[in-house]
Amino acid sequence: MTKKRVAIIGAGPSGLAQLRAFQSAASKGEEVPEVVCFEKQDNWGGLWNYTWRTGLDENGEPVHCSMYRYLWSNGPKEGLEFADYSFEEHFGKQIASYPPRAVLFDYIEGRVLQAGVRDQIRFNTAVRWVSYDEGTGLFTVTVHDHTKDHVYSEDFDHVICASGHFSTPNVPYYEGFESFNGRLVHAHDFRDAREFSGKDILVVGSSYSAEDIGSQCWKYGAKSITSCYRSAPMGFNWPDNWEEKPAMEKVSGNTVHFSDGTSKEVQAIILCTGYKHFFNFLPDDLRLKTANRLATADLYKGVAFVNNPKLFYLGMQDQWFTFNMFDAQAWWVRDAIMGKIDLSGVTKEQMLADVKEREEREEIDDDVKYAILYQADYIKELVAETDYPSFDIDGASEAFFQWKKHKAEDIMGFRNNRYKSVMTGTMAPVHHTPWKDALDDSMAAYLQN
Ligand SMILES: Cc1cc2nc3c(=O)[nH]c(=O)nc-3n(C[C@H](O)[C@H](O)[C@H](O)COP(=O)(O)OP(=O)(O)OC[C@H]3O[C@@H](n4cnc5c(N)ncnc54)[C@H](O)[C@@H]3O)c2cc1C
Repeated sequence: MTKKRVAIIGAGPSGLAQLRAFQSAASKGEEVPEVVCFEKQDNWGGLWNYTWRTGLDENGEPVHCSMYRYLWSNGPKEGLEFADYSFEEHFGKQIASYPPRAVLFDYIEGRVLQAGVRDQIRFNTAVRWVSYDEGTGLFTVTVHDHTKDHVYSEDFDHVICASGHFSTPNVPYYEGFESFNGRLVHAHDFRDAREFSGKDILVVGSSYSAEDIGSQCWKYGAKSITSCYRSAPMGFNWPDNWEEKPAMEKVSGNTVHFSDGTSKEVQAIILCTGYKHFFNFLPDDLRLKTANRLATADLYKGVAFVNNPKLFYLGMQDQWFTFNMFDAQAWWVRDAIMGKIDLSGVTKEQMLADVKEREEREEIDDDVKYAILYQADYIKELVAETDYPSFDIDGASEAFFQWKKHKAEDIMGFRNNRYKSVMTGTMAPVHHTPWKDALDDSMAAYLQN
């Protein structure tokens, strides 16, 4: 019998979790399918594969990266740690709780280097189209290999879409944008806070991007920060030269007008207005259409596409937990593909009922603590059905609760706090660069802790 073939789209943390999941089964002597991962960038790591580029990449593909030069982990590392590869194992010691971007990239890479899965990835290869043939029961995946400048197609039994959903910016229009005389940029294209030093800037939005990009511009010497919100202020105890305003109504010249009748002159507007789930390589009948929420539409167990459960999506939920949630999903998808989890008897109605139940549960509460508990339960549910090492998910949730509390106490300095790893039981060391965390993000400086 010929081996099943599985295509993974994307070698970010989700796609890499999937490669690791199959490799883990293979290392136990199990017969695994042939796995091919297509990655449009020239390296792995997804959003964590930082680039200075904005707009189009060297191949003319839209730049995937939405991260910026001095990005530090937003949540505590104790909430995202892999259950099969701790920070301590990777770095040889426990490290501080909020690492800079390069440190997290190193950690993600460490596990897959050890697993030896790199040769299953075809880099510089963008997936152009996926179609499904009812007759053969196979997907045809068409890709553009930029290294050889060659377009080709291959057939697969399963497709796992791990292409991320924080890369295609949602860019609203406001009256007067076309004649604004300053810098107008979406968070996706924000790279270096030093550009905004000495300037009055407006941050549009009240999400994590608004919080973090505003904080970073402030730390790098912006003259003032104004942030504006549609539904509710972020409500932190901001520094004196940071003001929260209600919704922006329009812009005239350099003056921004808000819905409370006030206005402010600014030299830069940064749109922290979110991202879209965007899959331009999928036809309507295979394409996930969902908002950024805890319970995605149309995904049984949060991963199997109800209209064609041979197609899976990873990491499509709003993210509190990240790397360990992607692992839980990847191990589950692996077992569904290998038949250890039997989907053959699950009807479409049952799958839709599962989705509905998750959606209803999500609607009970939209509080952050509720979201963390909800996602923790989801991870527990998936982990219980596979051989992914079980871990103290309640302990990991506790790190997030502490994070929330520490942010409320001191939004500009919350990264000075530390937590205990539930994987190793070790307490993180004290962070050595009090609140000025954005000022030295080198891995060497960080590891001196
Ligand atoms: C600004 C920002 C800050 C964040 N900070 C944190 C944080 O501090 N901690 C945390 O845990 N998470 C953070 N995240 C969340 C982040 O989404 C996850 O950490 C993680 O990167 C998601 O992994 P992923 O593999 O699902 O998607 P991605 O990381 O987006 O990777 C998707 C991969 O798919 C590839 N791809 C896309 N389309 C194609 C195609 N057509 N063909 C081939 N390949 C394709 C991309 O090139 C990319 O490599 C942050 C996100 C953003 C945007």
